[in-house]
Order: sequence, then structure tokens, then C-alpha cells
Amino acid sequence: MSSAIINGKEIGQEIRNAVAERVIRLKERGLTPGLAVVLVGDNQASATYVRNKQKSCEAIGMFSELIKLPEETTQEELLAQIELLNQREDIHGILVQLPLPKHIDEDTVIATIAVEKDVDGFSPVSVGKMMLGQETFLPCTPFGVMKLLEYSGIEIAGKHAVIVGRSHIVGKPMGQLLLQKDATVTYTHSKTPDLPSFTKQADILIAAVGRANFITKEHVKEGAVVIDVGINRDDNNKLCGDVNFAEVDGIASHITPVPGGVGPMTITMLLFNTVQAAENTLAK
Ligand SMILES: Nc1nc2c(c(=O)[nH]1)N[C@@H](CN(C=O)c1ccc(C(=O)N[C@@H](CCC(=O)O)C(=O)O)cc1)CN2
Repeated sequence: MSSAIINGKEIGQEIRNAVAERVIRLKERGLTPGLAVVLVGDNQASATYVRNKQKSCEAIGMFSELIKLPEETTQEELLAQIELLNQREDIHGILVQLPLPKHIDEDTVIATIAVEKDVDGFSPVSVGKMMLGQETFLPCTPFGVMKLLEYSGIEIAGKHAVIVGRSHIVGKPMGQLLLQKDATVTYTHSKTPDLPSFTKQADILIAAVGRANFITKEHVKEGAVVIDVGINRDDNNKLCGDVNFAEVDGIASHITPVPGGVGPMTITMLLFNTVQAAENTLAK
């Protein structure tokens, strides 16, 4: 029997509808949530993601502004732009699209975003608060995965979650969020020896390693929930995840497809965080 598909497009749309209602309420109070999207350089994939983010904002009545800077922008110029956005009252969320050109230090740039506008949840203060379980903006991709599990009725407490990948924006926070919901969490990565001996123990397997079709049937326990965070191109330039879907389908109880699984949730949770940031300004 095939695995149940966790449909990120459908779940994302349901959440976006609820976020759109919150935008209407804010506008009734004279406040339009505003997102600034900063894109540096000519990365084509980044340009597409940024366009999608702006379209998604418009679709639910939010304001978005694109700050498009050339590849040769200096770090100082970029930091000055962020400082200006930090001051603007019509901008509630700021995101700097990653990756940045090599001559710019991502950590320094992210740390410059005001924490109350850090809707990507990447700044050291946001990450620290998340680790402590304090209220803050959660990074959009792991936050989206938590929503996928919740909307699919998947129990987390007491389950063994195995994360493959240890990036700052997905793997590390993912483990923390699952831990906060009482999962037992194991972190693994591309250099873990005998990886299948770990992944085979997973009730919930999160693949966030960034390698096309890396997770095969030998990695997956019968009945596991498999969440594929990867966005890769295969040898035929076709979009694919970190999980070999054809092999794992039928072994997992539930699986996310690529495209249409985790990806749409990343933008959904960005909208969610930006509306929250706007609401927070009224609560002050
Ligand atoms: N500042 C940030 N930079 C980056 C982030 C991020 O969360 N914040 N994440 C990724 C890219 N990303 C958003 O920026 C992103 C990637 C993929 C998708 C998505 O919807 N994917 C679709 C397929 C899209 C396609 O056809 O190419 C899917 O999986 O269905 C959304 C957002 C790195 N940078």
C-alpha cells in the first residue's frame, strides 16, 4: 500500500486563509502588515523564491517591498539598508534572502536585523529564545514541518525523531522544536558512520541533508513518518528531494512529496510570522 501523502500545498493554503483573516482585522485597525525582502546578486533560484514570497504577500493583502541590490554590494552597504528597514514603521518583517554573495558575512548581516522584525527567525537572539522555549519568531521551514505534523494528526510526544542534517536554518532548529514537543531526538548528518542504523530507528525521519535522493529504502523503518526538506535537482535537472520517493513510498506510513510538501510551508510560515510581527506592534 502507498504511503499517505502529507500535502503541503493544501495545509499551507488552510493556514494562509487564516492568516488572510488576520490581515483583514489589522487593516480594519489601519495597519497593513509589511514585509521587506532583500535580494543581493543574481542567483536565479533566489530570485524565484523572492518573487513567490512577494506574490504570496499580495495574495493575502499584505504589503511587500523588494530591495534588489547588485552582486558587488559591499557588506557595509547592505548593513546600512537593513538599519534603514529596522527604523521603518511600515515594515514589520525583514528577510534577507540566502545565500548571500561570498564576500558578505551572513552571520553579521542576520544579526543586524532587529529581533522584532526577524521573521525568518535566524538571528542569534531569535535562535537563543527558541532554544529557551521563549516566545519568538520560529525559522519558517522547521516551523512549517511542525505544522505539517500537527495538521496531519501525527503524534510527536514519546516518538523517536531522527534528523539527517545539521544546518543552522533547518536541521538544528528542527530538532529543538521536536524536543519541545517531547520527542526523543537524534541528530545525524552526512558524515555519520552507518547512517541507516540510526535512521532505521526513527518514528519520524527528517531528511535535511541537501543531497538528491540520499535517503533510500534501507534508511527507513516500516511505518515511519518521512519528512523531506530537500530541494535538489537530479541528473535530469528535475526537482527532487533528499528522499528517494519511489523507494520509500509504501514503507513509510506518511511522506511529504517534493515539490508540494515542505516547500510551500516555508513561505506560509513567513506570512504567518510577518502578520504576527505587525500584531505585536499594536500590543505594545
Ligand atoms: N532568508 C531565507 N533564505 C532562504 C530560505 C529561508 O527560509 N529564508 N529558505 C531557502 C529557500 N526558500 C525560501 O527562501 C524556499 C525554497 C523552496 C520553496 C518552495 O516552495 N519549493 C517548492 C518548489 C519550488 C520550485 O519549483 O523550485 C516545493 O517544494 O514545492 C519555498 C521557499 C533558502 N534560502
